[in-house]
Amino acid sequence: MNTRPTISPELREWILATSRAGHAPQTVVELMLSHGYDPRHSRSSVAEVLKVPLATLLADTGAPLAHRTRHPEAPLAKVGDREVKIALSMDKPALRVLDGLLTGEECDELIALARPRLARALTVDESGGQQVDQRRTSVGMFFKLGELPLVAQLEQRIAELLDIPMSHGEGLQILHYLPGQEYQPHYDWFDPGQPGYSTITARGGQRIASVVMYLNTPEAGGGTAFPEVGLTVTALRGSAVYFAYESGDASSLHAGLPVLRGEKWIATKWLREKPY
Ligand SMILES: O=C(O)CCC(=O)C(=O)O
Ligand SMILES: [Fe+2]
Repeated sequence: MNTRPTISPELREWILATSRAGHAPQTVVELMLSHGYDPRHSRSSVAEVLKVPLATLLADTGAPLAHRTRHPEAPLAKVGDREVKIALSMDKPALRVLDGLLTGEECDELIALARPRLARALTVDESGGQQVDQRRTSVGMFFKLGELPLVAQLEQRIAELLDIPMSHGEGLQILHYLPGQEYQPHYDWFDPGQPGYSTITARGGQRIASVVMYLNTPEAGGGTAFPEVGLTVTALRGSAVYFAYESGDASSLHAGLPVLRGEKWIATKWLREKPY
C-alpha cells in the first residue's frame, strides 16, 4: 500500500514558507489543523515536506497543543533590528515593562492608519457577542493579522520576543482615549463560568497574555494600573507593558486610567493558547 500523502504543490509551498518563517514543524501541523485539515494528513504532509521523522510530530487528534509565552529577561532583548529594554519585571502578575518596543515613527504610522477607521470600542458579552460597555469608553479598531507590512512587522517582533507563533495572536487593536475616557478594571482572560465561554474560546482557546503598546505620551493620566499589586505603568510613546495570566491569574486585574489632559493612543495584542 502506498502510504505517502498526496500533497498539492500549493500546500507543499505553504508548508515550506511557513517553516521558513520560523515555525517549528509541530506548529505547522497545528496551523493546518486550525485550517480544518485532517490530522493524519497534516502530520504526514509536514513530515514529508520538511523531511522530519513522522514520530517527532504529535500523533494526536486535532486538538492543538496549548502554548505559553516566554517572559523576556532583563536587561535587554534583541528582536530583529531592535533592542528592547526590560525596564521593570514582576512575578505576580508575570509582567514586564518594555521600553523601545516601537520606534516613534512606527507609533505615528499606526495612529495615522487607524484614525480613519475608528469606532466605539466594544467588549465581549456573556454569550460571546460584542457589546457597547460603559466600562470602556474609548474608540478603536482592529487590524487583521498581518494586514499591512507595518502590522506584520510588529506582530513578528512580538512573536519573537515572547517566543510564540504569530498565529496565536488576535488582530492588533488600536484604541483612542480622550480626556475622561478610560477602561475600568477588568481581566483580559475569559471567565470559564460565563455562558459564552465555549463560543469565545472555540477558536484559539483561552487568552494567555496581553501586550499594551503606548503610541503617544498623554499629557496627564492614562497609565495602565494593576490595582491588585498597586502598580501603575506610565504610558510613554514607544514603550509597552506585557503581562501573562496563565489559568486566569486574579492579580492580572488592570485598568486604563482616565486621561486627564491630552489624548492616549494604544495598540493591544492579545495572545491565545492555540492558533487563532
Ligand atoms: O488602556 C490601557 O492602558 C489598557 C488597555 C486594556 O486593558 C486592553 O486593551 O485590554
Ligand atoms: Fe485589558
